[in-house]
Amino acid sequence: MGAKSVFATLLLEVGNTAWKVAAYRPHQQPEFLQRGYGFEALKAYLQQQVFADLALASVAASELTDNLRQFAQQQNKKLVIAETQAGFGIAHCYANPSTYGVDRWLTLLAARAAQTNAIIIDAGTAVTLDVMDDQGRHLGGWISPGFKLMQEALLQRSSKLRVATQAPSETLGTSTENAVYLGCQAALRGFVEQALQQSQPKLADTRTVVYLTGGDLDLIPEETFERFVYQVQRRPHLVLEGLSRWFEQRPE
Ligand SMILES: Nc1ncnc2c1ncn2[C@@H]1O[C@H](COP(=O)(O)OP(=O)(O)OP(=O)(O)O)[C@@H](O)[C@H]1O
Ligand SMILES: CC(C)(CO)[C@@H](O)C(=O)NCCC(=O)O
Ligand SMILES: [K+]
Repeated sequence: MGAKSVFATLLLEVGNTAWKVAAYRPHQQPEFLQRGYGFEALKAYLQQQVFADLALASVAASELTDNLRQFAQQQNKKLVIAETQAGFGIAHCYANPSTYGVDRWLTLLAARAAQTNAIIIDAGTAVTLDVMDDQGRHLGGWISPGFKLMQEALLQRSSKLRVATQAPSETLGTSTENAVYLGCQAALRGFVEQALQQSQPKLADTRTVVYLTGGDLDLIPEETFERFVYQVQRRPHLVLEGLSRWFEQRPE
C-alpha cells in the first residue's frame, strides 16, 4: 500500500442504502473518497483512514448513529452530527424541523450558494423533490419510492415479475424484465417532468437551477429537460457538498 493521506475532517453521509465518505477541504468542494454498504464495511474503511474529526449526516436508524458514536469514542475521533436546523440563510417550511430529512436540508444548503431558485431532485432509495426560491425560502417538495424500491415492491407483490439488471436498448419492453425496468424508469422521468412543471409557477422569473443528485441520476436523460429553459446541473455528491458547507458555517 502507498502512503496514507491525512485528512483533518472526513464527511460521512449515511443514506438508507449506501454510505459515502468525502474529505473536507476548507472553502472548496469536498473530495469524494468512497461509497459502500453496511456498517461493518464502513468501520473497516474508516479504520484505514487517518483523520481527526468526522462530520456525519444520517437518515438511517438512530441505532447506526449510536454505533458510530461508540466507534468514534473508541478511536479517539471527534464526531459532529448535522441536523436540520434554523439559520444558514434557509427558511425550510416544515413545522417540525426534526421531521425534515437532514439529507434534503443539506441539499438546500448546497444549492443556496448560487443564490438562485433551485429545484432539487435526489434519486436515491427514495426519490425526493425540494423547491427553494432565490431568497432561500423552501417551498416544499415530494417523496416517492426510488427506482430500485419500485422494482422490489413489484417483485415482492407478484409471482411472475422479474427485473432487468441492465438498461434495455428498447423503449417499449418486449420481455417482462425490460418492461419492469422501463416502466420504473418512466415513473422516475415522469416525477422529474412533473416536478419541473409544477414548480415553475411557484418560482419568480429569475434564474432557476435544477440540481440532480443520488445514485440513480444517470437514469434521467437530458431529453427530460428539453421543454424547460432551466440550467441543469448533475451533482452526484450534493448532500456531501451541503454537509461541507454546514461543517464550515456551523457555530462551534
Ligand atoms: N450495490 C448497490 N446496492 C443498492 N443500490 C445500488 C447499488 N448500486 C447502485 N445502486 C443504486 O443506487 C440507488 C440508491 O441511491 P443512493 O446511493 O443515493 O442511496 P442512498 O444514499 O441510500 O439513498 P437515500 O439517501 O434515499 O437513502 C438505488 O436505487 C440503486 O439503483
Ligand atoms: C426521504 C428520505 C428517506 C430521503 O433520503 C429522507 O430524507 C428522510 O428520511 N426524510 C424524513 C422525512 C421528510 O423529509 O419529510
Ligand atoms: K441520498
